[in-house]
Amino acid sequence: MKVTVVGAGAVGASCAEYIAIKNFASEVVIVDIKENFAEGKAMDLMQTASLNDFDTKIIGSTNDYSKSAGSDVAVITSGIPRKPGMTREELIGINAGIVKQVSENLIKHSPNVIIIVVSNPMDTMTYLAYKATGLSKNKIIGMGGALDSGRFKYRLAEALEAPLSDIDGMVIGGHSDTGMIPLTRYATRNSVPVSQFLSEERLDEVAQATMVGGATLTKMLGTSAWYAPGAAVSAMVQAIATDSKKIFPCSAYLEGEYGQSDICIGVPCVLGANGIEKIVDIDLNEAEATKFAASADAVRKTNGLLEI
Ligand SMILES: NC(=O)c1ccc[n+]([C@@H]2O[C@H](COP(=O)([O-])OP(=O)(O)OC[C@H]3O[C@@H](n4cnc5c(N)ncnc54)[C@H](O)[C@@H]3O)[C@@H](O)[C@H]2O)c1
Ligand SMILES: O=C(O)C[C@H](O)C(=O)O
Repeated sequence: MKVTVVGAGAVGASCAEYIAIKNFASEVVIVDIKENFAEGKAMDLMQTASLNDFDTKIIGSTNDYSKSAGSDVAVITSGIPRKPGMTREELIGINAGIVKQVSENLIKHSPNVIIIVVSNPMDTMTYLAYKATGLSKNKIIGMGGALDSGRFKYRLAEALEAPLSDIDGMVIGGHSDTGMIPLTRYATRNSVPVSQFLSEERLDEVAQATMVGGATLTKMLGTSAWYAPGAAVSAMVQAIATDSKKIFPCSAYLEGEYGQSDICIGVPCVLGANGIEKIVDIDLNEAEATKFAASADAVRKTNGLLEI
């Protein structure tokens, strides 16, 4: 399995590191536009191989996509992150041009690649990559829900004073401060609904903290987060590499599912060797369905700013 990670910044490097440490890929190519930056990150990471016990070969490239040729999976993390006080949607002006150009470069050298989009505003960038590449819809996957679900589980464990490994929960909808939908009704502690342990008010607080999880960290760090984003992407790449058929909430191109069409937005997906192997249709109650429709309206509004 050959993986290309475009963007050698905070998220790209973290993602490349986790992929290497998990040792499931033979090669990781990191591409960045900044002269020698990806080469430097690759060399630094390779010098951890004997310490962290992996055999993955990591190479860097300054904007030379021929090095990425024949990639099975590519991750797009190139673009600017938000600063405290900004929304992800405000990044569209700069990131749309970058994501379009990067997607086109990737498929020139890897026509069968599966692309995972990370750059923000992620649902809109995923839609843009889908339109720009003409790849089949199972091969364009946006990463947001896996990260948001990690944050949801962290907040649930905190509220329950329980070990994180006891918690299950999922976030669907758009990857935005107001659009994500933590599915508290489906969240469990060791298969018991969390509503048996937490009041509705406390669950609302958990959902709110989850939704602003990215903004909270951006305020603390001065730029957006990278460890959990890198871990979320690497888990998705691993599911594809190992054909695991695990369910991840991913931004997927919808054609009628969840009442939506011609949009990429977070829904539960089975990931395997073909990318998105199935969009899983779960029952939403009226309140959840209303939130999903509003979230889709907001993503569609941002998509409207694209020039495609
Ligand atoms: N979807 C998510 O859950 C999620 C999570 C975290 C970050 N993000 C997004 O990921 C993006 C990257 O975040 P970061 O913290 O790694 O930023 P960063 O600034 O640390 O890294 C971005 C890198 O992209 C490179 N780059 C810019 N234009 C390029 C081009 N045309 N080709 C190749 N490389 C190019 C830059 O040189 C830089 O090294 C941001 O848009 C951020 O909002 C999304
Ligand atoms: O919050 C951000 O801008 C980055 C990312 O989308 C995140 O959720 O960490």
